[in-house]
Amino acid sequence: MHKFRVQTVTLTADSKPAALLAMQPDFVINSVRTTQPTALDFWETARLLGFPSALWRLPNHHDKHLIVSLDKTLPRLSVDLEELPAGFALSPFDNLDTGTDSPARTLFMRADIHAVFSEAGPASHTVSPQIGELGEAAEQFQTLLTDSQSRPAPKRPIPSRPVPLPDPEAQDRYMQGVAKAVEAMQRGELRKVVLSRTKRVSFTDAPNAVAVFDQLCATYPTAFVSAVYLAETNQIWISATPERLVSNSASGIFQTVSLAGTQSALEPDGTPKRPSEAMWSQKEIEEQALVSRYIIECFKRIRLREYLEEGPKTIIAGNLMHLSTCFTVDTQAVRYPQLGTVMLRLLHPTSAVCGMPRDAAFSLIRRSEIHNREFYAGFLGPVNIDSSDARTTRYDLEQASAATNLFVHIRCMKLEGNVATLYAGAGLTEDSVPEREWQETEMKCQTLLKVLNEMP
Ligand SMILES: C=C(O[C@H]1C=CC=C(C(=O)O)[C@@H]1O)C(=O)O
Repeated sequence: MHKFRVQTVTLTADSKPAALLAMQPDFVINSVRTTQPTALDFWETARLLGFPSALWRLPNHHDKHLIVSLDKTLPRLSVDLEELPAGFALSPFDNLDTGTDSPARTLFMRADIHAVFSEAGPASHTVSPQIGELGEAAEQFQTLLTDSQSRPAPKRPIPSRPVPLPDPEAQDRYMQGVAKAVEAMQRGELRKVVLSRTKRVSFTDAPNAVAVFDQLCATYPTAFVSAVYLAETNQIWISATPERLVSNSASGIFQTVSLAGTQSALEPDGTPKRPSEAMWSQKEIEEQALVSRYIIECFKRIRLREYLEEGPKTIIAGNLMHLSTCFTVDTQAVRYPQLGTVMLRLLHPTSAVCGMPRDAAFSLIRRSEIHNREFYAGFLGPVNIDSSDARTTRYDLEQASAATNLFVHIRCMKLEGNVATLYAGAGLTEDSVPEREWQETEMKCQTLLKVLNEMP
């Protein structure tokens, strides 16, 4: 049996983050329970009751976090990291949030219930005494969760392998869109645009989202892996993204990353390549430099000069390699505590998912893509949640106690019943070759498809 820590705390809507982060469990039971609730128990209980929930694992971490909101309808708001309580944010791509007169579009899931699943440390279960204060909904949840532990595990049919739903025109359609975008760039209308496409697959039965999440965690230890259940639309969004958008550590360290340029991380015979062996073309170097330039322009707009720029270097993201540059700011040293909130509004959507200039790219995407991106190429992640992890690597010590960790929502899929829609885009410049860009989106779809195909 796995030993794991399950920590359940309840939060009230009007509590302030600092107070919440300091909140200590009131009692700890250090005895091993034979029927510890699992992440699946929490997840299924939330789904049965129609409560939105989010399950995630940070890059290079081991702990898995799950929160449940007892609000069935999630509020849409403009992210203000200084004001929000602990929770999970999920933004659509179409969210040019200026924090003033633009409509608030980011869904916010308050962490009414928060469980941490860890394979390290003693088995323990902590419950805040305020669980009763959230009223009937919390009690209902507790009762059903307790019941689920005494019931035998539900017998689920083994889901089939994903079968692609035919879309014979998909490749031509995508390549024509790329060719038109290249013409627009050659005419000087814009410098870069990211065009995306979808790929739909079906299963004989709806896959178990928690099992897929676990498998993604095991396969991609350096990715941010998540599964989000949206009760209102009955959608589950699952992703394993390599791209950090904004992180704000408890000690005031801000980080963002520019990511672009793609090539396979595997040799044709399937053996892994070493990052030092990666050869990047002029087109890819320029494509990634444009994302870095976009970030630097955001810093310039707020007259921030004291940032550390590291890169570009080659990073491995599952089956792929990218070029990555990391930007770090000590917000205490520059006396800019609200930098995370300000930069989030300036950065999204970055030119890793939209293009340059941003507005021209945004409108080309609108005209060219036939699907709605919804939450693909938006951002998501925990807000004001302590994610310390007993087995965090030294490299990640800075992020270990990070309070907010938002990622660009790529390498993702939307699950509706037994159909999954995968999303993938490719950054185009005037040197793009349509066939190659199509192949790149195919490789990006493989990040999730490979795992779905190999589910035990
Ligand atoms: C837009 C996606 O990836 C972005 C991130 C890294 C590399 C990219 C590229 O090489 O085009 C994209 O900008 C996606 O995976 O859907």
